[in-house]
Amino acid sequence: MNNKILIIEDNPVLSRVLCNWLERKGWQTEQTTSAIQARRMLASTDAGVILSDIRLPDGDGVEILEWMNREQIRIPFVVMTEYAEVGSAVRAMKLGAKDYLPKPVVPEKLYAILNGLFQQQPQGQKTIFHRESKRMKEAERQAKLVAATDLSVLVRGENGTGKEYIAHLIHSLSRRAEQPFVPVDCGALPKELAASELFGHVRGAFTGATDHKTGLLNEAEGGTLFLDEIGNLSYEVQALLLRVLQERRYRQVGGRRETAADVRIIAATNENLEHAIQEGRFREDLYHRLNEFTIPVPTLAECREDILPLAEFFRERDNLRFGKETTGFDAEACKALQNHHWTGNVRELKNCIQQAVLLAEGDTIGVRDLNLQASEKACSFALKAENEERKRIMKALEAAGNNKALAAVLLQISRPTLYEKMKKYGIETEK
Ligand SMILES: Nc1ncnc2c1ncn2[C@@H]1O[C@H](COP(=O)(O)OP(=O)(O)OP(=O)(O)O)[C@@H](O)[C@H]1O
Repeated sequence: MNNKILIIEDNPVLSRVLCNWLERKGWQTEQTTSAIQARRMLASTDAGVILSDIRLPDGDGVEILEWMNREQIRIPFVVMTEYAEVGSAVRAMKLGAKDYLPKPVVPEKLYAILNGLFQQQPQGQKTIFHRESKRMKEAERQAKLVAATDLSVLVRGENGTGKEYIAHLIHSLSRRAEQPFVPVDCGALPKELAASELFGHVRGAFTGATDHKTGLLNEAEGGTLFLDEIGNLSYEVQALLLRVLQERRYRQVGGRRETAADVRIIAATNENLEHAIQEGRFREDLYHRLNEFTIPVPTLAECREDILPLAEFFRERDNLRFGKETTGFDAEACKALQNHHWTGNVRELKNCIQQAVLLAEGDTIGVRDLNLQASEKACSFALKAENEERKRIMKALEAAGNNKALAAVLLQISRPTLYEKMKKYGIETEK
């Protein structure tokens, strides 16, 4: 969560004083004096807390809170009240305000409330920078629209583009926001254990199942299950998942009793699932169930205007993490950042800045600190190796007359490994 506070206060002197106090303590601030402008800002703000006056020239704080509830904007809200407005403060608390701050505002009380709120934020919630590029804003707009429904969503995009962020955004703006968001990397689930991880198992269901285990679906009850890299689930587990989507019920591995599931499913993939369907690796019926709504997430290269602001954001964050005091990037570094390919997208940029901040000796980060050539070289080595591997597989398949079992023997790899590699390189054969 961002350490920014949005102040809604029509008294410009008090507003300025609050900003000064907060900024001195390391918080960022933004401010407005009107209710209408506040709503406009709230539609896209990345503030972590709202601090609002009750009486405003064109409305009041309680109405803003009511509007936020309707729009499902869930940012902790604190009202500032005069003694005479205590009734409004009570109304605000009933509407979900986190606290109230009596006026005149005492800084210690203000800090105590804010510190408490910032500590209360769910662990693991990552600090996110609000991106301004047209393509990313469009993805966010779609996420906000679909959040109001209970449709299953398929988030598509390359590695590290921000698919999990979009999934989390949908959850946090949905009616399920107060319930768990459970992310699962399907690629990391061991094939034999995937069903039991997802659905749980009863004692004795298989060798090694010495105890009863509840699954991730149960953990996500009432909330959202985020299935990342969904294309990696086996055909059998796909069938079980389909049943959850169709019937809203499932059975634990080895169990007889059915359990009802009230869980929204959001899936993500960086592979072409249509190809996977053609190759018989992905169920078409499941695909259509998951794909009630699709959100394409753009690559970082398609959002060049986001690169420098994101880099600045990561630099400042890493300054705090590592106790460094870098002040910016020099002109050459900015140019290099903008011209780089960023095949690993936001994740690659984040890692690049992290290393640069750690390595930088001066105030400004130079092109040498960024070490982009090394990552480009690593990329081109990796690409070369992949190209060669792809060629070897094509040759083996040709020699084996497209018989995959035989091709796997020729390549001295297992059949599942061959399937995985064919998937990775988009190699198709006639069945
Ligand atoms: N707007 C943002 N602000 C700050 N960090 C971001 C932002 N978007 C993405 N990141 C960071 O970039 C990394 C990749 O993002 P994320 O995990 O959402 O991408 P992904 O597409 O789900 O990745 P993968 O394909 O590997 O599953 C994460 O560490 C995330 O915290």
